[in-house]
Amino acid sequence: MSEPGRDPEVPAREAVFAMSGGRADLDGRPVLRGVDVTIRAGEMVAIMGANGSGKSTLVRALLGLIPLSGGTTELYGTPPARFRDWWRIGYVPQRLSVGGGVPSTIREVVASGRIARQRRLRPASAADRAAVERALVTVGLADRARDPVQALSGGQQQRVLIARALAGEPDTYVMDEPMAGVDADSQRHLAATLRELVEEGKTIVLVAHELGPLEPLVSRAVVLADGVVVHDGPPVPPVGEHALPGHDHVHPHAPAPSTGPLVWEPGPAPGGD
Ligand SMILES: Nc1ncnc2c1ncn2[C@@H]1O[C@H](COP(=O)(O)OP(=O)(O)OP(=O)(O)O)[C@@H](O)[C@H]1O
Repeated sequence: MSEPGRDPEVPAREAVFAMSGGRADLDGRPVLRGVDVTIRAGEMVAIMGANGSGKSTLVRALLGLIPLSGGTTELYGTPPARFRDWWRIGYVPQRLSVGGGVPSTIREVVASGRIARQRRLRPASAADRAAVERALVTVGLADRARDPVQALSGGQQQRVLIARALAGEPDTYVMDEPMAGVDADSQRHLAATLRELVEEGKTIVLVAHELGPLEPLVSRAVVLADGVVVHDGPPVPPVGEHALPGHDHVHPHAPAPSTGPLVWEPGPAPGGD
């Protein structure tokens, strides 16, 4: 299978995700149809497309969270059902599901990102605690670590989910709309964080409607329409409503700073987003 944009002269890096002929049905309706996607170590790939085009379904299928009804998919060369190295993957879902009334603090949710790395029944090590602390600082929530997550705004909860993934120090990040509901400042900080991860050689797959401050980082976009890959290559310029004058969205085309610590500046007021 040829891979768009890949120089055949350069030895291929390890495939993190490899889906071939992927088909997924939800409620008896085909949502992914014949999807071929290979994502290699060190790539930063945006999964794009209109609402309902199948982006979330694709990343969930790549992670084995949704079974395929046709085709195959592998994670680091292994079918999801047999994959064991879950610490290598950090997944940031679209929203935090805080189940049934049990309050969790921000630190507890972030610390849960270490579970796949911890040996069973061992207390958290100094390395675990340090990774959790670093992740909290990175997303600017260190001073609120004891607060219940239920009390946070949607954008702040998104940052907790990002911190949970960072705490696991995975090789690959899969982020489903990490910018959704996140204010412009925090978006820029997230872009700086992702830039550092890319420079460290991490693999990043992210679902996005528009790239915003991530634009300079993304060299490959896989675009879905109605469950089919309609583009796989450099991001295409915005078309349609997005490109119209007066289209109202945050799109500061300035590249994020390439240096500096992975620190999310504290917001102006506690409780603000
Ligand atoms: N659990 C489900 N059961 C039945 N249909 C579903 C389910 N989840 C998603 N779908 C349908 O599958 C299609 C693709 O959904 P998906 O969430 O993957 O799209 P998306 O591109 O991520 O959309 P959005 O941009 O709105 O997040 C949609 O038509 C949706 O209605």
